[in-house]
Amino acid sequence: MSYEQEEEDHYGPGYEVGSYTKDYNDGPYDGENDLNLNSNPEGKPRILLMGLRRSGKSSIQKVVFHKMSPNETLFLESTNKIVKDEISNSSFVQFQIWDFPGQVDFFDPNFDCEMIFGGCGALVFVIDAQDDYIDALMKLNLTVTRAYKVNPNIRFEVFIHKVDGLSDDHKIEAQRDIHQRANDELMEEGFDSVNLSFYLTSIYDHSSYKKNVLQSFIIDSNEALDFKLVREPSDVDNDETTFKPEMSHQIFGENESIFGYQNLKISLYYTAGKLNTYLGMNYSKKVDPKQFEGATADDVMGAITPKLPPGYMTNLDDFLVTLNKEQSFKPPGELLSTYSINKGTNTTDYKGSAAEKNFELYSCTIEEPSFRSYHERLQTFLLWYVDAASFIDVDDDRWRFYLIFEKYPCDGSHRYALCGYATVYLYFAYPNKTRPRISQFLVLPPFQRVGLGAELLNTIYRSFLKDSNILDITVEDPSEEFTRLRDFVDAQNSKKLSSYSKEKLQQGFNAEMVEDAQRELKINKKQARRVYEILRFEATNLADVEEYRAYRLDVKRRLNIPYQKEASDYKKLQKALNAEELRSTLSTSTKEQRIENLDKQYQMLENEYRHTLERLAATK
Ligand SMILES: Nc1nc2c(ncn2[C@@H]2O[C@H](COP(=O)(O)OP(=O)(O)OP(=O)(O)O)[C@@H](O)[C@H]2O)c(=O)[nH]1
Repeated sequence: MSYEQEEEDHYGPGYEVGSYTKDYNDGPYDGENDLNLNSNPEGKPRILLMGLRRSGKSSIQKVVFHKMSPNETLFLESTNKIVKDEISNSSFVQFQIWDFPGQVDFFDPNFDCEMIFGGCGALVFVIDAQDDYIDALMKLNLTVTRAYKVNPNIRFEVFIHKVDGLSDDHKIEAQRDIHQRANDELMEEGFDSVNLSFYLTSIYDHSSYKKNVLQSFIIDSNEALDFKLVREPSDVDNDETTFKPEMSHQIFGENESIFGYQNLKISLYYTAGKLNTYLGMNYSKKVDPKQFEGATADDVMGAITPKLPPGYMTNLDDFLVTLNKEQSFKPPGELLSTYSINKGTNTTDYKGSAAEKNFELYSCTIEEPSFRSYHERLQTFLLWYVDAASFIDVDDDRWRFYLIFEKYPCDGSHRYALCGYATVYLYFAYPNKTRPRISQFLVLPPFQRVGLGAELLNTIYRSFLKDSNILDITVEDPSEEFTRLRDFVDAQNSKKLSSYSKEKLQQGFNAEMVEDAQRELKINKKQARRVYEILRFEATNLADVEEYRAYRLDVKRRLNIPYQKEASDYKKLQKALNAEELRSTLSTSTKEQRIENLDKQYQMLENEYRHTLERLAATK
């Protein structure tokens, strides 16, 4: 903490520029003299803290007398009534501080000037030096005028506060200016003998202040964002309907942080069915470039709006009006399947973990009337939930879209709320077949963990099963989460195939499995092998040392294939290069390293398989 001070009075007669040391207790209010001189006959000496809102009154008091760290004052609430604080550091130093709310009104009949100024020793008036201080000076003038009339003995101390953010030149200028103007105005009022003492003060020392305050303006962008799928106006004020993004680096950069605001909230709301969109933001404080060498706050709206299709709203009332159109919303395309949870239970709580919920799964192409613009709104979710997501070229007619909606009761009828969606691209498979590839797959957070992902994937599968033109189904860059889901669904389905019976699994992976999985379930060869490993693990008696070892070897043999390739490449290179060239071309691993790596890979896989089998067991 530092109190900066001016040593001399260069600002004309009648004013004393007091010195003010770091330790408040050595300052003007300490020492018997002051206390005796200003003592209040009704009790302890009283010091009043006055000034405009947010000038720093409570912070000064908390830091000086209550050991609050300066950074914590950033979160002080505005004072809205007089707060009286008893200070008793020793039997000598005892007084009261009355912290006044910034908006105190002397003309309010409840403001008892006689009582307040009457028994008061000193009045500290705080002026925020980083602010435009015209209003503060007017208030100072009014305060001094009122107080002096009641109590001509009162001492007036003016704290030109928050000087940490000012350059040295700026500080001197502020002090001179405030001094001069306060003097002139009081002279005009006819007060020529009031002594005002001026101090340059701050609760921060300059360098740590800057660092800490800059820090306080950096916000986690995932935390700042609030999503909602709004069904009714009350959802806006209901925290339970809020969900968060999983990532925001595609909008706010690798660090997923936003600079320049305190208590920033970004609201990205969609109506639950039609996905009409609202974008809003609010914050308690924005960084002032004058204080931070020109550093400006990030342009939050400018980062998000280019990603939103035209038509989004920035006025919440306008957005809520569009809820009226939700009743006419019908999901696009063809209804492929329905799905229910908690059937027969009729509790109706919002989150409704116990309530019956009904879902419908649809499929369509971009030709579906009005789906093009719907998809533009829909795909904005990808930015926050799918890594490296890119918006697709919907003009390519080989895209298929799958959507899940909750069909929920409303006003005696029902409405639809979006829960998730997937896109699938119909690739060619040589010579004349089609190989659909699942590209984007998303179940929104409020609808996760109720089986909708598995339902969506199964619906996609079923939509292709009967088509003999479809070779098998692949997945583009599957995330870990999607891999888990796919393993579960594929293993669950493959269990029903005779080629995956327990006996056959124990005999090893074979062509029949590949053919069956492809023909019956459109599972491709690589995935068929993975499913085999999962199901064989389930069928393996882990207590039987030999059986377990045979399983591990079988998996490790597959894992070793790339190493074998490396070894044969090495042999070829050995023939073509001399020893030196060979060393600089290849860093072949030793046998021990290879075994260690294989073991690690195996352990990771086994863990994944265990998770899949746990889920399978739980859904039996
Ligand atoms: N830069 C800077 N900021 C400060 C300093 N002292 C206080 N502040 C900040 O100023 C803001 C307002 O502080 P408060 O102490 O709540 O102000 P107040 O005058 O009590 O405000 P009201 O209760 O509304 O009358 C807070 O965010 C503080 O962190 C300072 O010396 N330097």
